[in-house]
Amino acid sequence: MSGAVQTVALAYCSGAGHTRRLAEHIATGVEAAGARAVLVDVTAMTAADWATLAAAHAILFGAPTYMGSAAAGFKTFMDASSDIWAGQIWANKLAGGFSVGTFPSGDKLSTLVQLTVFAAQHGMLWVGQQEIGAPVDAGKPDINQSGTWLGLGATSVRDKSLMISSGDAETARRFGTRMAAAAQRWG
Ligand SMILES: Cc1cc2nc3c(=O)[nH]c(=O)nc-3n(C[C@H](O)[C@H](O)[C@H](O)COP(=O)(O)O)c2cc1C
Repeated sequence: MSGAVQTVALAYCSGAGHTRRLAEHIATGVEAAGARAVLVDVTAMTAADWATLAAAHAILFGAPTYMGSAAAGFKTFMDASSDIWAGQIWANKLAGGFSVGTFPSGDKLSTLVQLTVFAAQHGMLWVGQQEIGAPVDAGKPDINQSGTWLGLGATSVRDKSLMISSGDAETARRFGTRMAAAAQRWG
């Protein structure tokens, strides 16, 4: 295990703010574990942002699910990363993913599969989530309500001051902590 502080980048896009809010909850969990979280809006990439991703120990990819797949802004970022793919610049970094939809399923899994394949093309090592919540674990009634393990799934709430439910927010913090711990272990 490395003693250095690990950096976990959260590369996301967000149309109405829900995915950004989810990323902020994940970042809280990352920092609670003693790692550094950096949010990168992939719809406004600068040279500094690409450098941030290249320097990160782990990258979490986040996109809202639009029409059963990652929103177009995220797909543009995916396509723009082809030079990085060619040089395998992100190879052997840890990766994970998160998505928000209006519906508890909402075909978010399709987006997470897309993000997983994207990470695989980059030679990255995927870390899923491990929370068993409702309805199996009565002690975790609001955790992992989407029943998603490939990555983090959240369901948007209409209260714009909240955007993400308290259960999904806590699931996100746990996911961030898990990713930070994995990055520290992987070194
Ligand atoms: C064009 C469009 C397509 C959408 N398609 C889906 C979908 O397939 N499944 C779903 O559950 N929600 C869908 N939604 C809802 C969004 O996923 C949801 O509002 C989410 O919170 C948006 O995240 P954002 O605020 O980060 O953009 C769609 C929204 C838009 C605008």
